[in-house]
Amino acid sequence: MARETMRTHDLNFSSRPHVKAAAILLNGNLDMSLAPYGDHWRKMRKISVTNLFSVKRVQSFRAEREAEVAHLMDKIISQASSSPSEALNINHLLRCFTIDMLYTAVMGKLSREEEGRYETFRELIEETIALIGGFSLEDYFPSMGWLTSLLGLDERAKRAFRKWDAALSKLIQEHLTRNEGNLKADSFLDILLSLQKDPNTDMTLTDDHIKALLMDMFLGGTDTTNISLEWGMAELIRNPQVMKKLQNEVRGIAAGKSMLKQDDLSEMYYLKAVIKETLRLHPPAPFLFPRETIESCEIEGYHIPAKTKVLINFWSMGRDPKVWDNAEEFQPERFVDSPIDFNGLDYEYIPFGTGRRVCPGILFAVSTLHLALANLVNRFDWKLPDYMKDEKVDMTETPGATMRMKTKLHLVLEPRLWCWMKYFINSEVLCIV
Ligand code: HEM
Repeated sequence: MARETMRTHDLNFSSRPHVKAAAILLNGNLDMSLAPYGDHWRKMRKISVTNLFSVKRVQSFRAEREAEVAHLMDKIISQASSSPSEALNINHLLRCFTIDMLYTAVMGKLSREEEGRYETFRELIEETIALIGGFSLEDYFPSMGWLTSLLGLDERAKRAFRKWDAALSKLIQEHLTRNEGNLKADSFLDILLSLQKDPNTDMTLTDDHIKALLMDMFLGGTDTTNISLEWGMAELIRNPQVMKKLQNEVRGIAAGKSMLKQDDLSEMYYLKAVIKETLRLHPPAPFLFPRETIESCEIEGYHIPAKTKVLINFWSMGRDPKVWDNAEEFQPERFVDSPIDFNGLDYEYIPFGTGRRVCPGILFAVSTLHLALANLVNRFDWKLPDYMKDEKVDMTETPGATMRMKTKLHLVLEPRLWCWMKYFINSEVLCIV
């Protein structure tokens, strides 16, 4: 059914339904991700795919990506050494990491003083996902608008919009001042601001369009990535034999290096299988993003009217025993030597969606997931805190537009000797033992 819907009828299923909160938050859907199918969406998508998410652009961001992962490693060591008896809040560390990463992609090199921004964006992202992903009767029965007003949802969305607008206007202003008008085509903002000035583009790109696109990046690119990493770490703790096998692969290739770089990852086949398996069992967007039909059509004998809202339940597709052996088990081996990929062409495995609306950030996301996980398991041995010695990791999921762990993951680390030596003595030579 998913194949029929997304391949044969892809165009017809390429619109997004009207969600009132999204229209308020995204300034009348000036963005790409929740915009209805049409000219505006096509132009925004072209700008993003050509300029922000091309292979060349994602590769050119590798130094910043490596620096953010190195910063995550330093933070882990510093927290663990200042309070060795306390478990690390992995959820918090990973959230800061993905927001910093996105912030760096948007702004260019991030000064450490700018890290305080984390809180502003974290709160805004959480509130926005709750508002857009929550159920509102008015979206299904427009005559119930009075109830939305009575519950104060419109006011909440307007408040969040004003906060986003202020935070993003500040970013644009600071960026212009920082570069003193001398725009280098480097970060997302550099690119968007230079396109804004380009007389040859076929699209007017106002500051409001730029802000809406930046919101897409923060909303689409942070929660999804840190949720996947947290579930991945939880599965590795629950499955020590998988952790061991992964560490053997990663440490074998690292050969004593404390920091793995992008180039070190090409031969890490098991690492890639672990990430695929994590996204199969724990897709951060379990229903992908909602779609809406443009015209009426027939699928497998069912009549689907125009403007039907469509949710694709990839969470249950990923666990379908008719498709996957031992569907509930975490077995990355199923993806080793398997041609199945997440590029949207294998319809049984679509954690990033498929067709015209497939996630444009796949390469950006996957490069981050691979690099972060490889370094987390190369550098440290992880275990549950002593107070949880006899318990299992709580794998309960929270329902919603994104599927998080209900109980935030806390872990203790057993650093390998050379990590500590590097930290205290700061000598690269000592790492190569
Ligand atoms: C593990 C990480 C990620 C997952 C699992 C994920 C998943 C998805 C899914 C399921 C969709 C909807 C596809 C559809 O309707 O068929 C989507 C769309 C989108 N994603 Fe991602 N995503 C991830 C990371 C990112 C990143 C890093 C960015 C950007 C920085 C991003 C930006 C977007 C945008 C802008 C859209 C809307 C595309 C459109 O409507 O044309 N995503 N993503």
